[in-house]
Amino acid sequence: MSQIITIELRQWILEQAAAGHSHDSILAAMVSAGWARDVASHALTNTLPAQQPNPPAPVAPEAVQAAEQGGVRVASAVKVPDLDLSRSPRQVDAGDRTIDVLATLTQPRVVVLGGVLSDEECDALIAAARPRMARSLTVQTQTGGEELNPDRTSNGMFFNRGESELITRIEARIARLLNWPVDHGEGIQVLHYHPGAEYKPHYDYFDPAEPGTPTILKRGGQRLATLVMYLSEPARGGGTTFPDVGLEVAPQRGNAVFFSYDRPQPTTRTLHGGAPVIEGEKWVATKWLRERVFT
Ligand SMILES: O=C(O)CCC(=O)C(=O)O
Ligand SMILES: [Fe+2]
Repeated sequence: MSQIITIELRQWILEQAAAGHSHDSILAAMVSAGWARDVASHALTNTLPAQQPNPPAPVAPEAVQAAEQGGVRVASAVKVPDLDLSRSPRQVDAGDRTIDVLATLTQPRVVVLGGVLSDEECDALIAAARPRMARSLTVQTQTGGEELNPDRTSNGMFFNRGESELITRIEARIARLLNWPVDHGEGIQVLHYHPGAEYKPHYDYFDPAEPGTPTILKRGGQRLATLVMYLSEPARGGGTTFPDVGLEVAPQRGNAVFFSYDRPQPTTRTLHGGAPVIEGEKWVATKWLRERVFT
């Protein structure tokens, strides 16, 4: 890999520091991502002001500004998948289907959508997923592999992109709806929650400070947005919660919640979870959109 200290690298370092990560943990993440220790150390000391000894202090906004004035220009936010809601439409055209805009929030960017999938499509997705369900794995951020996660007690599976006519049709619809190419998306994931099952609040982006993240990012870059589509309706519980803004989206069959995050940071306020199902069964299909072509 190139060992040149780019503006992008400096920006990444500033973001890590602003998120409260210590010099040592940023250095460790860079070294495990393949940076020579002396180059990484040089990049850190040239980008960040000297760190206070314990406890590691997050970098103050003035420090970030000082670093910017020192020649590091922080690039503007990246382009993310989004719906075109500039003229406040009640409905949006997703090619083969017209989808209702039910609610929008700007910070974080959240859009609740109605009629993304027909009842027949919901049933067909569940029927195709059911025989392939296994206890959900979460990407293991230490190594880039996968592991059982006690925070996630649902069962799940992934479809391959374009693996059937149904999947191809839904993926094309999502691409049109969110203005994001099909090949920049992961395969659709299906999750099944029994009563008592939940998915504790989490972020969908990959934490840049975790040592396994550079490996994960080689396959398509960061996640930038999520579309959670509800395939069934539990009678009680099972909403999608956004604790930072006190929002809960009801899991209504055929509807979906979309949210995006232009940087892999908690400041996006995209912390979210699947609340415990109290009565009935919850099935969802999740589509994650990536920065680049996902292979
Ligand atoms: O089940 C839900 O409501 C949320 C699912 C989710 O957060 C995910 O699949 O990443
Ligand atoms: Fe999630």
